[in-house]
Amino acid sequence: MLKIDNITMKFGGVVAVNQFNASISKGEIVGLIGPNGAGKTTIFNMITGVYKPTLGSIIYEVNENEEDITGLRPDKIAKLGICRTFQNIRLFKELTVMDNVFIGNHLRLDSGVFSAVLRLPKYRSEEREQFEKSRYLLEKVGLYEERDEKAFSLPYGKQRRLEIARALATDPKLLLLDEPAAGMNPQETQDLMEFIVDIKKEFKLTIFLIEHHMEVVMGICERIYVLDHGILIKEGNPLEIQNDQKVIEAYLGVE
Ligand SMILES: Nc1ncnc2c1ncn2[C@@H]1O[C@H](COP(=O)(O)OP(=O)(O)OP(=O)(O)O)[C@@H](O)[C@H]1O
Repeated sequence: MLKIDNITMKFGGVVAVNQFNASISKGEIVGLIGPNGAGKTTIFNMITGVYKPTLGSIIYEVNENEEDITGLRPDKIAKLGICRTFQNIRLFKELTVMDNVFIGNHLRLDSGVFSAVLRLPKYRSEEREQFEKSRYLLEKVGLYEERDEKAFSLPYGKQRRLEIARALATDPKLLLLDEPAAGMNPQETQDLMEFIVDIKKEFKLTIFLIEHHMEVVMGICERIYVLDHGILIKEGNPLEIQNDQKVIEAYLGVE
């Protein structure tokens, strides 16, 4: 589904990511770990079009078509079905829970701005459908009861779920989660793990996630890439990663 071929990202003299390779198959949950500043978020930023890699390519396979998405604009990449959440929650804090998800839907509306402004029948029927979909997503993430609350008033764990619900509203095929368990307590973390596995099945997603909570990475990822100073030092299943000397020295050992 995603082939990352030798991508490098330089910021002036800093090589944030150096010749990184990865391949993700449809339906997998894959982890990306490494110490602070290893280059993980930079990789997500290259996949989602925030940064154009200095070198290398990113190929995305959708419906058996291969598409070179290297350096495409973020909105184009989102339209192809790649969606993300952020390390620091980025909700529309003053909007209601429902409106936050509803906005995510708009990426998928066919009727343009023109029919939205004039509220033409096509727009209205699409809008109704999207409302139903938002409702379903909120029920799915357990936030329907809170639909009229302002996003900022939700506890942290629920804000993260809402951010994921908003991402799901764009109908992603590949979902990138940047530290979804950050700031969560053990119970919220446990719930999040079940939630991620659950939405992966229900929405037929492929998931690539950055996470510092080792119990999340080891608990739900089938494969893991380990990055250190911008360089891939190991790729393998959770057991292989936990037992690798280089990984222990670079990362796990310093926990
Ligand atoms: N826009 C930028 N301009 C300059 N340097 C940058 C930029 N973005 C990232 N960097 C640098 O690239 C390196 C990798 O940063 P990145 O945020 O990708 O790491 P990370 O693995 O996601 O870290 P963390 O776990 O702390 O979030 C760091 O040295 C960082 O300072």
